[in-house]
Amino acid sequence: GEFESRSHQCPHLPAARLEWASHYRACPLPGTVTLADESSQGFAWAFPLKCITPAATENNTAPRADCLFTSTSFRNGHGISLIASAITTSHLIGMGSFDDAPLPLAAQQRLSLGPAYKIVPVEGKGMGVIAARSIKRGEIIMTDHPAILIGTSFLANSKPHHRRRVLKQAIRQLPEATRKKVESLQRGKEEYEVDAILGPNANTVLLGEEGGGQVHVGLFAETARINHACRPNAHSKFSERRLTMEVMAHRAIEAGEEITMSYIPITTPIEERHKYLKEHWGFDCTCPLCRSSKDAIEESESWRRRQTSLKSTIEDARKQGFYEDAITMSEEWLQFAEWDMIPPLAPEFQDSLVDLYLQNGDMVNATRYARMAYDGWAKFGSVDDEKLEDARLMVNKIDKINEEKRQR
Ligand SMILES: C[S@@+](CC[C@H](N)C(=O)[O-])C[C@H]1O[C@@H](n2cnc3c(N)ncnc32)[C@H](O)[C@@H]1O
Repeated sequence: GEFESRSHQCPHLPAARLEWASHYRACPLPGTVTLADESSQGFAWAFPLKCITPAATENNTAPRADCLFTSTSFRNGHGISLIASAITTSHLIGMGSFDDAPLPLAAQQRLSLGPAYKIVPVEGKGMGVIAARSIKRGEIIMTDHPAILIGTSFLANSKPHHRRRVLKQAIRQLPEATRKKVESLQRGKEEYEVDAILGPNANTVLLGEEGGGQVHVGLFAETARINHACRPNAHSKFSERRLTMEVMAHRAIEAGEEITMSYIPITTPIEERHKYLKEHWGFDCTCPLCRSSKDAIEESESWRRRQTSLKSTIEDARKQGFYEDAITMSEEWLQFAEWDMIPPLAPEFQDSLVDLYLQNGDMVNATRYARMAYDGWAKFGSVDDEKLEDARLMVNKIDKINEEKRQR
């Protein structure tokens, strides 16, 4: 149809360990810019580049060199070590990912309120993050930047001793404050220091090249202090454009409350959650939900099951052109909005409802949901504003259609 289907929007990826990287589809990222490799030479790196060319193998006939790029001035002296191909790196430079844009006004106002969180010991979980003051729903609690970003091709193709040597150097080249933060992170049981640091603390993020993102492992030293909960009060969003991880409250949080995120997609059933947390993270979950009553657990599980099945039936109905059915079910999905895990997910569904109503020629509801989606993105989509911009364009488009109708 005239309007591009929104049903394949990329989901937000919660913090995930490296093992899961292959489970995530690569999502095309907006604003892809391709530049010649030479552009990476125009950027002032703090150390001579160290490049590793993997040996050619059967399924790797045209090996690409991965290099270690360190900038010590990145984000006002936070610094970053990037282990990636020259193509990815020039892509990031071309997109302006390393540029320091002034803080948006809202962020400046937030800063004047004082720090929203503190990192403190939390019973049974090592360190954790607690609210230093009351936090509003939709507020950005934490803004963090990667200390290290590593392409998975480097992790897959380099020999273990090479890999460790380069990773060690990546840490060593960071500015002192950031390096100390990285070195003081909770250690996993891995034999070698770098592996033990990355193990329980790394996240996967997508960094785009033309045609889609590539999974990279990111170490965000502040975000890595946030513990997991099965019913979290916050979620993280990563911006490739700004190389920024933001943690946002999806409900109001009181001073002293622990700030938590889900390490697993929120609809994963409890047995799978526990198995995954145990096998891949090595802990038994002690989050409030897991310690609450059987009834409370069952209630949240039935919600998750319903979510999962609704989502796939909506998708089926849409594919087969049963827009009315897809609409009914999407409306039903939105009834979950009362549940406190939903607000950040709602705008995606509202976008999809706009599309469905348009397909069905129902302008009244298309208009209603387009406005809701815009408000939702304004509130919950703050790292990259493409979604907000798309929603704004959609509202304009719909207003125009409505205007034309009136004139006819
Ligand atoms: C990303 S780190 C979080 C910060 C960590 N607690 C620290 O001291 O730096 C992940 C580790 O925190 C602990 N952890 C996180 N969530 C937990 C939970 N719900 N129950 C028990 N331990 C948890 C586990 O040891 C896990 O490997």
